[in-house]
Amino acid sequence: MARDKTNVKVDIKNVKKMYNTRNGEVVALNGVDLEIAENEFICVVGPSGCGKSTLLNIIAGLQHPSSGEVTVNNQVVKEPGPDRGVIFQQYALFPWLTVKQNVQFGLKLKKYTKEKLEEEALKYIDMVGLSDFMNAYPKELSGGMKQRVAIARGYAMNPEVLLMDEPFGALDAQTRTQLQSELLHTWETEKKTCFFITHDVEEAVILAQRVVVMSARPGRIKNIIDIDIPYPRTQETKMTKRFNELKNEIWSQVYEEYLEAKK
Ligand SMILES: Nc1ncnc2c1ncn2[C@@H]1O[C@H](COP(=O)(O)OP(=O)(O)OP(=O)(O)O)[C@@H](O)[C@H]1O
Repeated sequence: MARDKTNVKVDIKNVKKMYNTRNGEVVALNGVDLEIAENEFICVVGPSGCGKSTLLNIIAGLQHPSSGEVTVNNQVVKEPGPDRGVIFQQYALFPWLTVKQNVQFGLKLKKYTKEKLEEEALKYIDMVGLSDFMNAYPKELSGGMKQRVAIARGYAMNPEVLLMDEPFGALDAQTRTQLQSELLHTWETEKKTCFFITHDVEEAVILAQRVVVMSARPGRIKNIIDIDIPYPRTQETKMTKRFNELKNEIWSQVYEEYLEAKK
């Protein structure tokens, strides 16, 4: 599909990544090209070890490509920055801070007034339905609630790009479904450029505008599938014919790569 070059937010250009290990060189990414438009929701699927996290870490500036480059707003990524927020599978909350303090933590860099700091934190805590738990500590929360705090913190920092590495991977199926709906609703009401890694094809199809299927290691992009299902999407969307066609198509492509990875 021809894409409008003027609104490219993240441009991944021929990115290769090699790791030197005790057992020799591992080629994790072998030439990845991808343009992500402003406010686009991209999901990435592919067999274990195909380089999904490596790619996310390179966009985040946590790792450097061996060759090629990533630009965000036409600036080459060299290190982490406030324009990119990362949400990992493990919640990464500060255990000694309350929900509100955790959400406010990143905001402190923004030099807001005390009132604005309070207002922004409350807005995003409310968005994820945790207003009643504002003063609770992480140990008092369930896994789903902790991940909601991480999402609230990610959104509150208002990065231009939200990078999510299997954020719902550690949650039970019901909580996972609930958080998918919440994230969908959040993105539908307050758009952001999202790069979301998942093992769950159904999750990819319900969330994304485009799903990137990666090939078995050394990781390359095998295919990019447009998800031509209009928003707003709900859990009922999963019952539709088109949803299931897309899910099956993507699943069979991922399965092909899974078999390849097993060889
Ligand atoms: N720091 C590292 N040092 C050496 N090899 C690494 C390192 N990080 C990743 N790798 C290797 O690079 C390849 C890609 O890893 P990566 O974690 O990016 O894959 P992934 O697709 O995210 O996997 P999963 O779905 O299992 O999380 C794997 O073979 C992995 O063993």
